[in-house]
Amino acid sequence: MVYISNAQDASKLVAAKGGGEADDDAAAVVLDLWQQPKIPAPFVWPRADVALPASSPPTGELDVPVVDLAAALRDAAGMRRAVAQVAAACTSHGFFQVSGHGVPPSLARAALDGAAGFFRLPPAAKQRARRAPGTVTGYTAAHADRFVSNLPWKETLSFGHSHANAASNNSSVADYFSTLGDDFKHLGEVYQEYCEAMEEVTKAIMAVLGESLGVGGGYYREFFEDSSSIMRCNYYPPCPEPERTLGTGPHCDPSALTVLLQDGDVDGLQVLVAGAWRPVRPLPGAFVVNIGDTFMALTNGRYKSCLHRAVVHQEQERRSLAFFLCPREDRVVRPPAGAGERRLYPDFTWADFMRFTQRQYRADTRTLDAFARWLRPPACSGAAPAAGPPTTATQAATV
Ligand SMILES: C=C1C[C@]23C[C@@]1(O)CC[C@H]2[C@]1(C)CCC[C@@](C)(C(=O)O)[C@H]1[C@@H]3C(=O)O
Ligand SMILES: O=C(O)CCC(=O)C(=O)O
Ligand SMILES: [Fe+2]
Repeated sequence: MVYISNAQDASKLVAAKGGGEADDDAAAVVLDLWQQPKIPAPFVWPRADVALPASSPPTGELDVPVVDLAAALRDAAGMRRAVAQVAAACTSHGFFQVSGHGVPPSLARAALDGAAGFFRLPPAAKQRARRAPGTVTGYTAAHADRFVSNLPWKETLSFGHSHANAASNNSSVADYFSTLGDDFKHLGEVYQEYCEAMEEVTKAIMAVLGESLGVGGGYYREFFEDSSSIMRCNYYPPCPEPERTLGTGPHCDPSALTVLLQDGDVDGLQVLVAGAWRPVRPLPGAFVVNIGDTFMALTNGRYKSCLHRAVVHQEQERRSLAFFLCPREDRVVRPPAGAGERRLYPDFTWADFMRFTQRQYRADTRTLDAFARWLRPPACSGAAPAAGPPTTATQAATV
């Protein structure tokens, strides 16, 4: 099991740079290392991860269905078509695109431009948003504060979005950015509005998924109420040797559902289907959606959370915005009765799964299985779920 050992500091990256100011923080070291003509060793990924698409067919772009959410919510015929599309996609590679989502193009553009502006800031300004250890919130460069090898060729900015509820007018995103200083206030307003729009898009998608699974359009609405989803801005700089590294390594998303906005026509997202890495080309104005591990567990494996990655380019920079829908932290992730007698995964809470990915295990190609083993083997006879995860000396300290 891959544990994240703590105190992953800049010293090892400074060594890769061949010396330098020992007190450089990891992000500043990374941004400096990225100026070199050849990529430093910590960024070189195993050949198996960066291998080009398999030579055998089928290769080429993955043909994912485009689901018209407006039509699905408007009439029975639209819902029937959407249900058929998502059922076919989610029982195979887990990816589809959505149109008719109601997100104004100007808002999507503002969110992408906001990310471009943030990542162009000088390192010291970005460091004001530095990730808090053991959490997903904040800015990182190549996750160099967490890992020392297989570093992704990207900078990220992540923050939580508390879903709206009648009790309070939540402004968690705007509040986060206001803690960074007045010059981030406008960015906070853009992302507050963008995350609220994403929340509405996920409600529409969950209504279609609920119908397609035969539990009804409202079944998942309560499950995702009062939750705190995760918004992540990805920036992938041009790379001198793109074939030796990755912007985001092969993984399945641990969360429930991902709504991804890619900037322009710079491709990068690839899905592993039948042994080949298949590019997903974004339809202008559409969002790419994929099932995550938590929703795969909620359906007892019926809908698939599939491996994907992001490649980088020699000349082009790329940005993407990923909205990760998460259940309320204390909700028990358990499939409905009748979702199959043999449980594939134990009961768990998103709080435990999230902590696992942030403090114990680097999310990769086997995260959910590793988490299930960490918790306990699946309860076989419907017995009460096992006690909490073991706390042993081998578990790394939090990062
Ligand atoms: C729960 C999460 C962990 C990661 C962000 C996310 O909200 C959903 C995707 C996960 C991730 C992108 C999967 C690949 C590895 C990772 C370390 C990354 O490259 O960023 C993952 C994220 C993380 O910060 O742990
Ligand atoms: O940037 C992309 O296209 C994919 C990023 C991704 O898969 C993620 O952040 O989980
Ligand atoms: Fe992902």
